[in-house]
Amino acid sequence: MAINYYPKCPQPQLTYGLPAHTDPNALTILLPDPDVAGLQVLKDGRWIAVDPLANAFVINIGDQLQVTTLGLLIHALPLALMVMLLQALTNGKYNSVLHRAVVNPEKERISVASFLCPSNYAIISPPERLISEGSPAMYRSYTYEEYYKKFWSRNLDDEPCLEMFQS
Ligand SMILES: O=C(O)CCC(=O)C(=O)O
Ligand SMILES: [Fe+2]
Repeated sequence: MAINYYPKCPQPQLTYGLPAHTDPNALTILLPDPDVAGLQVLKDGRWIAVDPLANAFVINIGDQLQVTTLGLLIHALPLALMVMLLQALTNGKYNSVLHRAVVNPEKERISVASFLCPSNYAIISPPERLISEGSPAMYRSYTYEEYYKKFWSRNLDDEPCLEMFQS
């Protein structure tokens, strides 16, 4: 879990609270600040503001769901959520979302992010059922530990880390 605190910034055009990135984990459950907007997602080449909605979470697909199924992920998930997502075979069919946080000249902002992660030793690979001649595996197999180390060995806004795991 991360608690993100973004102080107010007199010149918000000069910086980001968090630069553009995808989350390295499987799924992120984000509790946005109810009073101050700041999250933006990239859609069709344009940054779109995600305005906070009262009593609502924002759910982000992370890099691991772009590759595989949650069936391979060991961490405890509520059963209903797990069953729902077991069907989310992906091999690139779902994309992890590129997002960033901007700062505000008048108001500070807080967000709380819960990261659902595979265990370090979980082997992540595209599900065989989705691999065929016409649809080859887009990613090689790796452990989450390998991925996570690689992710944090680079700058957050470098090219997507998943590109380094393409097969
Ligand atoms: O503060 C936000 O809205 C985004 C936080 C975020 O992207 C993260 O913690 O990975
Ligand atoms: Fe994020």
